[in-house]
Amino acid sequence: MTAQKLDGKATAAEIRRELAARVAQLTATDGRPPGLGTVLVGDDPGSHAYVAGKHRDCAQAGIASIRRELPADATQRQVEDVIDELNADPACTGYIVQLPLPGHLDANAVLERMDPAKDADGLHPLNLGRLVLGVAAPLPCTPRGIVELLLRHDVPLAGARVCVIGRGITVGRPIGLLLTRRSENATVTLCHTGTKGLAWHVREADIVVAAAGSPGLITKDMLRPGAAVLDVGITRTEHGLAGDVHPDAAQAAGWLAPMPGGVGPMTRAMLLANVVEAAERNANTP
Ligand SMILES: Nc1nc2c(c(=O)[nH]1)N[C@@H](CN(C=O)c1ccc(C(=O)N[C@@H](CCC(=O)O)C(=O)O)cc1)CN2
Repeated sequence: MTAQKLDGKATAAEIRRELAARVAQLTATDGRPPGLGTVLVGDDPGSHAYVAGKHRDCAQAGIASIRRELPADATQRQVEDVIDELNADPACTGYIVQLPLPGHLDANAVLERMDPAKDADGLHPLNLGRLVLGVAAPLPCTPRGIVELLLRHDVPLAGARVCVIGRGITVGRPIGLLLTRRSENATVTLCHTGTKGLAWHVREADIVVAAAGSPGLITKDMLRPGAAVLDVGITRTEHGLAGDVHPDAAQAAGWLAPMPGGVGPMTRAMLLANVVEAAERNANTP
């Protein structure tokens, strides 16, 4: 079996085109385009690359970019001052704080200080709480991108057994909440470093979301033949980028979202979608 590709790059390009039409409409009505802000602290090369990619996407979709960068030794006060500034900036429709923040900073306090209405990442505690309650809210970008990628490729979700590996706040924890909504109706098992018998859990699954940050963790012998496999892990090694899914997994999988070119571009596209939706909400609020 050779897996069908879940092509995140092509799907994200299609979504950006759809969003660009809505941005043009908003820009005509509001007299200015929606704006995405990014807050980047420190010099992690990966974070710089992701933020640069987000602004490239904005340019393609007609969304204005607002960039704020702080040095690695920035204080909590300095970061929170930038948050206050973006909360007050009418040109900033939504913004994100690129994670992870340097270890001396309190990321939860930073996220909590954001205006939840401008939370383009869906990571503010109020918005995560709304997700738990099933109330409309901006959704975390990677989980939203994964669901969108599966739906646009007709991967069956209702009743599917999903094994998620990794319990981080950007992917592992929120994706269970999305996939178990009545509209998706999947059954989710969340595995992590403390899980006993990981291979057994993976083998049970129709869909595997690998977000552990452990290169080559998921191998073909662990998979149920025909499973959909989404590689979310990105590790920078001396030989380049490595995903969590071993290259041999394509022989057993029915669908594969590879890294690169699978979930990553969808994460970026969903960020734009969250900004456009926030701008549309604002336009409809007197
Ligand atoms: N505030 C946030 N921080 C982080 C998030 C997030 O959703 N919000 N997720 C990740 C990083 N991330 C977005 O910020 C992200 C990661 C990877 C990609 C991507 O396009 N990856 C490429 C491969 C990587 C490369 O070429 O360098 C791909 O998969 O094709 C986009 C966004 C952690 N932080």
